[in-house]
Amino acid sequence: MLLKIIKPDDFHIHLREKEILKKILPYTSQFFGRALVMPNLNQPIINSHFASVYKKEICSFIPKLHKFNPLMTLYLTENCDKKMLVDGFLNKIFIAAKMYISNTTTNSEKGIKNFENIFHILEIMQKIGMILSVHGEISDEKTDIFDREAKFIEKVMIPIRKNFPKLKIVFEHISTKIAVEYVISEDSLLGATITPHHLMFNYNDMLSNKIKPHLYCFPILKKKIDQFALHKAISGNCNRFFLGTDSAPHVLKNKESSMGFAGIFNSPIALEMYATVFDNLNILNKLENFCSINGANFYNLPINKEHITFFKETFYPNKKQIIKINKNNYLSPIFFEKKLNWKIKLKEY
Ligand SMILES: NC(=O)N[C@@H](CC(=O)O)C(=O)O
Ligand SMILES: [Zn+2]
Ligand SMILES: [Zn+2]
Repeated sequence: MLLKIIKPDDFHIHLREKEILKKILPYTSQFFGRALVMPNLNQPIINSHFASVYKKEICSFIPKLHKFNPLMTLYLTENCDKKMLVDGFLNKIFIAAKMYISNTTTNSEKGIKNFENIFHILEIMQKIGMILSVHGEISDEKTDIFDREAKFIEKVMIPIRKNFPKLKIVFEHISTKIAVEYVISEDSLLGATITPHHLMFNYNDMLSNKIKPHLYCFPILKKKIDQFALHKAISGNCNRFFLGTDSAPHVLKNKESSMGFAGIFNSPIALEMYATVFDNLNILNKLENFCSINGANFYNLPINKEHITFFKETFYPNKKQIIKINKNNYLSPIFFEKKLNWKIKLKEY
């Protein structure tokens, strides 16, 4: 049995840089037409110069036969220069700006401390139609890790939407029932990405039996009831939910450590995970919209012309693969005991 869909886009990915970028990029560029590249490098992409240099670096590593277009984002800081932002957007160097509240996730230290300090930036983004993408969590001492997303909605999202009702926002990697319900209740200017791992797992998968560092990410995996709410989101009629893998590799010595880093490297099997979840929910007819149409429409981009094909085959991605980066560093894509039902038919060159 075959399943053919329009070539998907990944609207949330961490491609990293240098040797890691070179190694992991083909896993994305062979399956996806475009990807929205997150700007949280060790030296974040805080201006258009950094964004063009980074884009060039990415493009230099795209395998010749892959037709792939990286879409860049700008990392918002409280010192962001308005003219640079407008020029960079109008010259299509980046298509969105990413807001991290400081100290919420990997390389967010240089993010926003007080979002009211960037109201003048949000004002201009609203005016020029530039999308704001947000890591939707606040992490403060009083807030439980499971409530970071809800706290963000209350303390940041609602005030921003109230002050800038015409600003288009993407609520990235939503993980809770509260966020699903919030997005559905809002208007056409609020979209959200959903990762394959938040659809497939909950915190029991990460914590019960043996601890699984490869399932550790931000936002942290939540309860079953939150996972089911995400299933409801992709099963329903709201066309503002779309694909964002949040594939975020960390080298093994940082991942499998007494102080392990958050981030799941899922791009080698992300589409197969999504297809399996949609199949298990009996909603394969909605897979193409989620993977290839809703996001492009939200970002006002043309729909990809090419297609990809899946074939029905059961497999268990339970073997840990080791990808060598250099003599001291290795990466492993996500692996687990659950079965996947669909495999991608790779193009033969
Ligand atoms: N998702 C993660 O757990 N980590 C991401 C950052 C992010 O998307 O928050 C990373 O860059 O490592
Ligand atoms: Zn994030
Ligand atoms: Zn991310």
